[in-house]
Amino acid sequence: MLSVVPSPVIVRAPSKVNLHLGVGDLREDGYHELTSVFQALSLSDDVRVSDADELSVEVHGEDARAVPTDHRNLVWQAAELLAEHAGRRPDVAISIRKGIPVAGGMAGGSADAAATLVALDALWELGLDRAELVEFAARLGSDVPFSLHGATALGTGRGEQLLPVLSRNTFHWVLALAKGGLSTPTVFRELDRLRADGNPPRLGGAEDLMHALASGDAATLAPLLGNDLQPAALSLAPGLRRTLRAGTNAGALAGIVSGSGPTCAFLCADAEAAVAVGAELAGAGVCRTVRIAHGPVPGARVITHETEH
Ligand SMILES: C[C@@](CO)(OP(=O)(O)O)[C@H](O)COP(=O)(O)OP(=O)(O)OC[C@H]1O[C@@H](n2ccc(N)nc2=O)[C@H](O)[C@@H]1O
Ligand SMILES: Nc1ncnc2c1ncn2[C@@H]1O[C@H](COP(=O)(O)OP(=O)(O)O)[C@@H](O)[C@H]1O
Repeated sequence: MLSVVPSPVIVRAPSKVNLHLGVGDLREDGYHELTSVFQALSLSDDVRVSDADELSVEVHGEDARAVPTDHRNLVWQAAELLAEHAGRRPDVAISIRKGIPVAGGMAGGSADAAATLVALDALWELGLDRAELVEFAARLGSDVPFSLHGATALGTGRGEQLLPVLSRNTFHWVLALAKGGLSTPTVFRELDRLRADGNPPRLGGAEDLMHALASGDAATLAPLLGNDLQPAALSLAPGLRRTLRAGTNAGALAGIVSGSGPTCAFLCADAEAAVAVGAELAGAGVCRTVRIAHGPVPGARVITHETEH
Protein backbone atom coordinates (compact mmCIF):
# COMPACT_ATOMS: atom_id res chain seq x y z
CA MET A 1 0.00 0.00 0.00
CA LEU A 2 1.23 3.50 -0.82
CA SER A 3 1.84 5.64 2.20
CA VAL A 4 2.23 9.38 2.18
CA VAL A 5 5.51 10.45 3.78
CA PRO A 6 4.51 12.92 6.49
CA SER A 7 6.50 16.10 6.75
CA PRO A 8 7.87 16.46 10.27
CA VAL A 9 7.32 19.62 12.27
CA ILE A 10 10.30 20.82 14.28
CA VAL A 11 9.92 23.20 17.21
CA ARG A 12 12.68 24.84 19.23
CA ALA A 13 12.01 25.77 22.86
CA PRO A 14 14.26 27.74 25.21
CA SER A 15 15.61 27.04 28.68
CA LYS A 16 15.02 29.56 31.46
CA VAL A 17 16.73 31.15 34.38
CA ASN A 18 14.78 32.71 37.24
CA LEU A 19 16.30 36.17 37.71
CA HIS A 20 14.17 36.56 40.83
CA LEU A 21 12.51 33.59 42.50
CA GLY A 22 10.52 34.56 45.58
CA VAL A 23 8.97 31.52 47.25
CA GLY A 24 5.95 32.04 49.51
CA ASP A 25 4.39 29.54 51.85
CA LEU A 26 3.25 26.03 51.00
CA ARG A 27 -0.36 26.03 49.73
CA GLU A 28 -2.95 23.40 50.51
CA ASP A 29 -2.61 21.97 46.99
CA GLY A 30 1.08 21.16 47.61
CA TYR A 31 2.45 24.06 45.55
CA HIS A 32 4.18 27.21 46.78
CA GLU A 33 3.04 30.69 45.87
CA LEU A 34 5.79 32.15 43.66
CA THR A 35 6.95 35.50 42.37
CA SER A 36 9.23 34.57 39.52
CA VAL A 37 10.91 36.75 36.93
CA PHE A 38 11.84 34.35 34.16
CA GLN A 39 14.24 34.95 31.31
CA ALA A 40 14.33 32.58 28.33
CA LEU A 41 17.86 31.59 27.29
CA SER A 42 19.34 30.47 23.98
CA LEU A 43 20.33 27.04 25.33
CA SER A 44 17.42 25.06 23.88
CA ASP A 45 15.84 21.74 22.92
CA ASP A 46 14.47 20.79 19.50
CA VAL A 47 11.38 18.58 19.30
CA ARG A 48 10.38 16.96 16.01
CA VAL A 49 6.99 15.30 15.53
CA SER A 50 5.74 13.21 12.60
CA ASP A 51 2.78 10.94 11.91
CA ALA A 52 3.30 7.33 12.97
CA ASP A 53 1.37 4.13 13.71
CA GLU A 54 1.64 4.66 17.46
CA LEU A 55 2.98 7.13 20.02
CA SER A 56 6.72 6.87 20.59
CA VAL A 57 9.40 9.08 22.12
CA GLU A 58 13.14 9.06 21.46
CA VAL A 59 15.71 11.31 23.06
CA HIS A 60 19.09 12.35 21.69
CA GLY A 61 21.95 14.36 23.18
CA GLU A 62 24.40 14.22 26.05
CA ASP A 63 21.84 13.75 28.83
CA ALA A 64 19.50 11.50 26.82
CA ARG A 65 19.87 8.44 29.02
CA ALA A 66 18.48 10.32 32.03
CA VAL A 67 15.19 11.04 30.25
CA PRO A 68 12.24 8.60 30.27
CA THR A 69 10.77 7.65 26.88
CA ASP A 70 7.36 6.49 28.14
CA HIS A 71 4.31 8.14 29.73
CA ARG A 72 6.58 9.76 32.34
CA ASN A 73 7.98 12.02 29.63
CA LEU A 74 6.14 15.35 29.54
CA VAL A 75 6.01 15.21 25.72
CA TRP A 76 4.05 11.94 25.94
CA GLN A 77 1.60 13.61 28.33
CA ALA A 78 1.35 16.64 26.04
CA ALA A 79 0.53 14.42 23.05
CA GLU A 80 -2.15 12.53 24.99
CA LEU A 81 -3.69 15.76 26.25
CA LEU A 82 -3.94 17.34 22.79
CA ALA A 83 -5.13 14.10 21.17
CA GLU A 84 -7.93 13.83 23.73
CA HIS A 85 -8.93 17.42 23.00
CA ALA A 86 -8.85 16.78 19.25
CA GLY A 87 -10.75 13.48 19.57
CA ARG A 88 -8.03 11.49 17.83
CA ARG A 89 -5.33 8.96 18.69
CA PRO A 90 -1.93 10.37 19.74
CA ASP A 91 -0.14 8.43 17.01
CA VAL A 92 3.03 10.43 16.50
CA ALA A 93 6.75 9.79 16.64
CA ILE A 94 8.38 12.41 18.87
CA SER A 95 12.12 12.94 18.77
CA ILE A 96 13.79 15.26 21.26
CA ARG A 97 17.25 16.72 20.81
CA LYS A 98 18.35 17.83 24.30
CA GLY A 99 20.54 20.87 24.68
CA ILE A 100 19.09 21.76 28.10
CA PRO A 101 20.55 19.89 31.09
CA VAL A 102 18.18 17.29 32.61
CA ALA A 103 16.90 18.03 36.13
CA GLY A 104 19.09 21.13 36.04
CA GLY A 105 16.63 23.81 37.14
CA MET A 106 16.40 25.14 33.58
CA ALA A 107 12.94 23.80 32.65
CA GLY A 108 14.08 21.29 30.01
CA GLY A 109 11.08 18.99 30.37
CA SER A 110 8.77 22.02 30.31
CA ALA A 111 10.46 23.28 27.13
CA ASP A 112 9.84 19.91 25.45
CA ALA A 113 6.20 19.87 26.57
CA ALA A 114 5.62 23.40 25.23
CA ALA A 115 7.38 22.45 21.99
CA THR A 116 5.15 19.40 21.59
CA LEU A 117 1.97 21.47 22.04
CA VAL A 118 3.10 23.91 19.35
CA ALA A 119 4.27 21.12 17.02
CA LEU A 120 1.09 19.03 17.27
CA ASP A 121 -1.11 22.09 16.90
CA ALA A 122 0.68 22.60 13.55
CA LEU A 123 0.87 18.92 12.49
CA TRP A 124 -2.79 18.23 13.26
CA GLU A 125 -3.89 21.68 12.02
CA LEU A 126 -5.85 22.30 15.23
CA GLY A 127 -5.71 26.11 15.00
CA LEU A 128 -5.55 26.53 18.79
CA ASP A 129 -5.34 30.11 19.98
CA ARG A 130 -2.75 31.32 22.49
CA ALA A 131 -5.11 31.10 25.47
CA GLU A 132 -5.95 27.46 24.70
CA LEU A 133 -2.29 26.52 24.35
CA VAL A 134 -1.50 28.24 27.66
CA GLU A 135 -4.30 26.34 29.38
CA PHE A 136 -2.94 22.98 28.17
CA ALA A 137 0.57 24.11 29.15
CA ALA A 138 -0.45 24.94 32.73
CA ARG A 139 -2.02 21.47 33.10
CA LEU A 140 1.34 19.89 32.20
CA GLY A 141 3.47 21.84 34.70
CA SER A 142 4.01 25.20 36.38
CA ASP A 143 6.89 26.21 34.08
CA VAL A 144 5.33 25.08 30.78
CA PRO A 145 3.40 28.34 30.12
CA PHE A 146 6.67 30.26 30.36
CA SER A 147 8.36 27.88 27.90
CA LEU A 148 5.60 28.82 25.44
CA HIS A 149 5.86 32.52 26.24
CA GLY A 150 9.65 32.97 26.22
CA ALA A 151 11.31 36.42 26.42
CA THR A 152 11.15 37.89 29.97
CA ALA A 153 8.04 37.50 32.11
CA LEU A 154 6.72 37.79 35.64
CA GLY A 155 5.12 34.58 36.89
CA THR A 156 2.76 34.47 39.86
CA GLY A 157 0.47 31.83 41.36
CA ARG A 158 2.47 28.60 41.09
CA GLY A 159 4.49 30.37 38.38
CA GLU A 160 1.98 29.76 35.58
CA GLN A 161 0.23 33.15 35.50
CA LEU A 162 2.39 35.33 33.28
CA LEU A 163 2.79 38.99 32.46
CA PRO A 164 5.42 40.22 30.00
CA VAL A 165 8.31 42.24 31.47
CA LEU A 166 10.12 44.92 29.48
CA SER A 167 13.77 43.95 29.02
CA ARG A 168 16.16 46.05 26.99
CA ASN A 169 19.30 44.59 25.41
CA THR A 170 20.67 41.09 25.40
CA PHE A 171 22.19 39.66 28.57
CA HIS A 172 25.11 37.23 28.45
CA TRP A 173 25.28 34.18 30.68
CA VAL A 174 27.63 31.35 31.55
CA LEU A 175 25.95 28.18 32.77
CA ALA A 176 27.85 25.72 34.94
CA LEU A 177 26.20 22.30 34.52
CA ALA A 178 26.51 19.91 37.45
CA LYS A 179 27.22 16.18 37.46
CA GLY A 180 23.83 15.04 38.73
CA GLY A 181 20.41 16.65 38.87
CA LEU A 182 18.25 17.90 41.73
CA SER A 183 14.59 16.97 42.02
CA THR A 184 12.34 20.05 42.11
CA PRO A 185 9.92 18.72 44.81
CA THR A 186 12.88 17.67 46.98
CA VAL A 187 14.34 21.17 46.83
CA PHE A 188 10.99 22.79 47.73
CA ARG A 189 10.67 20.31 50.64
CA GLU A 190 14.19 21.18 51.81
CA LEU A 191 13.25 24.87 51.82
CA ASP A 192 10.17 24.08 53.95
CA ARG A 193 12.42 22.15 56.32
CA LEU A 194 14.95 25.00 56.56
CA ARG A 195 12.10 27.44 57.19
CA ALA A 196 10.61 25.21 59.89
CA ASP A 197 14.03 24.99 61.60
CA GLY A 198 15.09 28.61 61.32
CA ASN A 199 14.74 31.70 59.22
CA PRO A 200 16.56 31.56 55.89
CA PRO A 201 16.50 34.99 54.20
CA ARG A 202 13.49 35.77 51.99
CA LEU A 203 13.69 37.99 48.91
CA GLY A 204 11.78 41.27 48.89
CA GLY A 205 9.83 42.49 45.87
CA ALA A 206 11.04 42.34 42.27
CA GLU A 207 10.41 46.02 41.37
CA ASP A 208 14.06 47.13 41.40
CA LEU A 209 15.05 44.12 39.32
CA MET A 210 12.35 44.95 36.77
CA HIS A 211 13.63 48.53 36.53
CA ALA A 212 17.13 47.19 35.95
CA LEU A 213 15.82 44.95 33.15
CA ALA A 214 14.14 47.94 31.52
CA SER A 215 17.43 49.87 31.73
CA GLY A 216 19.21 47.01 29.99
CA ASP A 217 22.30 47.44 32.16
CA ALA A 218 23.85 44.14 33.27
CA ALA A 219 25.90 45.75 36.06
CA THR A 220 22.72 47.25 37.57
CA LEU A 221 20.87 43.95 37.22
CA ALA A 222 23.61 41.75 38.71
CA PRO A 223 23.29 42.59 42.45
CA LEU A 224 19.48 42.28 42.22
CA LEU A 225 19.42 38.63 41.10
CA GLY A 226 18.03 36.37 43.81
CA ASN A 227 16.59 32.94 44.43
CA ASP A 228 14.81 31.80 47.61
CA LEU A 229 15.44 28.18 46.59
CA GLN A 230 19.21 28.72 46.61
CA PRO A 231 19.78 27.94 50.34
CA ALA A 232 17.82 24.70 49.87
CA ALA A 233 19.77 23.72 46.75
CA LEU A 234 23.06 24.52 48.54
CA SER A 235 21.98 22.50 51.54
CA LEU A 236 21.38 19.46 49.30
CA ALA A 237 24.43 20.07 47.08
CA PRO A 238 27.02 21.97 49.19
CA GLY A 239 29.65 21.76 46.42
CA LEU A 240 27.69 24.41 44.51
CA ARG A 241 29.12 27.07 46.86
CA ARG A 242 32.53 26.47 45.29
CA THR A 243 31.04 26.70 41.81
CA LEU A 244 29.37 30.03 42.63
CA ARG A 245 32.61 31.41 44.11
CA ALA A 246 34.64 30.25 41.11
CA GLY A 247 32.30 32.06 38.69
CA THR A 248 32.52 35.41 40.42
CA ASN A 249 36.29 34.96 40.90
CA ALA A 250 36.50 34.36 37.16
CA GLY A 251 34.94 37.78 36.52
CA ALA A 252 31.18 37.19 36.35
CA LEU A 253 29.08 40.13 37.62
CA ALA A 254 26.99 37.72 39.74
CA GLY A 255 26.14 34.05 40.07
CA ILE A 256 22.96 32.31 41.22
CA VAL A 257 21.57 28.81 41.35
CA SER A 258 19.09 28.47 38.47
CA GLY A 259 15.63 27.63 39.85
CA SER A 260 15.84 24.45 41.91
CA GLY A 261 19.41 23.84 40.64
CA PRO A 262 21.94 22.43 40.41
CA THR A 263 22.90 24.50 37.34
CA CYS A 264 24.60 27.77 38.33
CA ALA A 265 23.99 30.78 36.10
CA PHE A 266 26.53 33.62 35.87
CA LEU A 267 25.63 37.01 34.46
CA CYS A 268 28.50 38.59 32.52
CA ALA A 269 29.17 42.12 31.29
CA ASP A 270 29.12 41.21 27.59
CA ALA A 271 29.60 38.34 25.14
CA GLU A 272 33.38 38.56 25.31
CA ALA A 273 33.39 38.43 29.11
CA ALA A 274 31.09 35.39 28.99
CA VAL A 275 33.59 33.50 26.81
CA ALA A 276 36.44 34.40 29.20
CA VAL A 277 34.45 33.43 32.33
CA GLY A 278 33.32 30.20 30.63
CA ALA A 279 36.88 29.24 29.76
CA GLU A 280 38.15 29.89 33.28
CA LEU A 281 35.26 28.01 34.90
CA ALA A 282 35.74 25.06 32.58
CA GLY A 283 39.34 24.79 33.76
CA ALA A 284 38.52 25.19 37.46
CA GLY A 285 37.11 21.69 37.95
CA VAL A 286 34.00 22.94 39.73
CA CYS A 287 31.35 21.63 37.33
CA ARG A 288 30.63 18.94 34.71
CA THR A 289 30.66 21.30 31.78
CA VAL A 290 30.09 24.90 30.84
CA ARG A 291 27.69 26.52 28.33
CA ILE A 292 27.48 30.08 27.06
CA ALA A 293 24.00 31.46 26.47
CA HIS A 294 22.16 34.73 25.93
CA GLY A 295 18.69 35.98 26.65
CA PRO A 296 15.97 36.92 26.25
CA VAL A 297 14.98 34.68 23.33
CA PRO A 298 11.47 33.73 22.07
CA GLY A 299 9.32 30.90 23.40
CA ALA A 300 8.58 27.59 21.65
CA ARG A 301 8.41 28.20 17.89
CA VAL A 302 8.41 26.21 14.68
CA ILE A 303 11.77 26.18 12.89
CA THR A 304 12.41 24.90 9.40
CA HIS A 305 15.82 23.32 9.92
CA GLU A 306 17.61 21.83 12.87
CA THR A 307 20.84 23.78 13.32
CA GLU A 308 23.41 23.97 16.06
CA HIS A 309 22.10 26.02 18.96
C1 LIG B 1 11.39 25.61 40.60
C2 LIG B 1 10.97 26.07 39.22
C3 LIG B 1 11.20 27.60 39.12
O1 LIG B 1 10.90 28.07 37.82
O2 LIG B 1 11.66 25.49 38.15
P1 LIG B 1 12.79 24.32 38.03
O3 LIG B 1 13.92 24.72 38.89
O4 LIG B 1 12.16 23.03 38.45
O5 LIG B 1 13.18 24.28 36.57
C4 LIG B 1 9.45 25.78 39.00
O6 LIG B 1 8.66 26.37 39.99
C5 LIG B 1 9.12 24.31 38.90
O7 LIG B 1 8.16 24.16 37.91
P2 LIG B 1 7.83 22.70 37.30
O8 LIG B 1 9.09 21.92 37.15
O9 LIG B 1 6.96 22.93 36.10
O10 LIG B 1 7.04 22.11 38.50
P3 LIG B 1 5.68 21.24 38.58
O11 LIG B 1 5.85 20.06 37.70
O12 LIG B 1 4.48 22.11 38.38
O13 LIG B 1 5.72 20.78 40.09
C6 LIG B 1 6.64 19.84 40.57
C7 LIG B 1 6.67 19.93 42.09
O14 LIG B 1 7.43 21.09 42.49
C8 LIG B 1 6.85 21.70 43.63
N1 LIG B 1 6.37 23.05 43.29
C9 LIG B 1 6.34 23.48 42.00
C10 LIG B 1 5.89 24.75 41.69
C11 LIG B 1 5.45 25.59 42.76
N2 LIG B 1 5.00 26.80 42.54
N3 LIG B 1 5.50 25.14 44.04
C12 LIG B 1 5.97 23.88 44.32
O15 LIG B 1 6.02 23.49 45.48
C13 LIG B 1 5.70 20.78 44.06
O16 LIG B 1 6.25 19.87 44.97
C14 LIG B 1 5.34 20.10 42.76
O17 LIG B 1 4.71 18.85 42.96
N1 LIG C 1 11.24 15.79 28.10
C1 LIG C 1 11.88 15.69 29.27
N2 LIG C 1 13.13 16.15 29.39
C2 LIG C 1 13.78 16.05 30.57
N3 LIG C 1 13.27 15.48 31.68
C3 LIG C 1 12.03 15.01 31.62
C4 LIG C 1 11.28 15.09 30.41
N4 LIG C 1 10.07 14.57 30.66
C5 LIG C 1 10.06 14.17 31.93
N5 LIG C 1 11.24 14.41 32.53
C6 LIG C 1 11.56 14.12 33.96
O1 LIG C 1 11.50 15.38 34.65
C7 LIG C 1 12.59 15.51 35.56
C8 LIG C 1 12.94 17.00 35.67
O2 LIG C 1 13.55 17.38 34.49
P1 LIG C 1 13.79 18.84 33.90
O3 LIG C 1 12.55 19.43 33.38
O4 LIG C 1 14.93 18.67 32.94
O5 LIG C 1 14.38 19.66 35.12
P2 LIG C 1 13.92 20.87 36.03
O6 LIG C 1 12.54 20.54 36.56
O7 LIG C 1 14.97 20.90 37.09
O8 LIG C 1 13.94 22.10 35.21
C9 LIG C 1 13.70 14.63 34.98
O9 LIG C 1 14.49 14.08 35.98
C10 LIG C 1 12.94 13.56 34.19
O10 LIG C 1 12.78 12.38 34.94
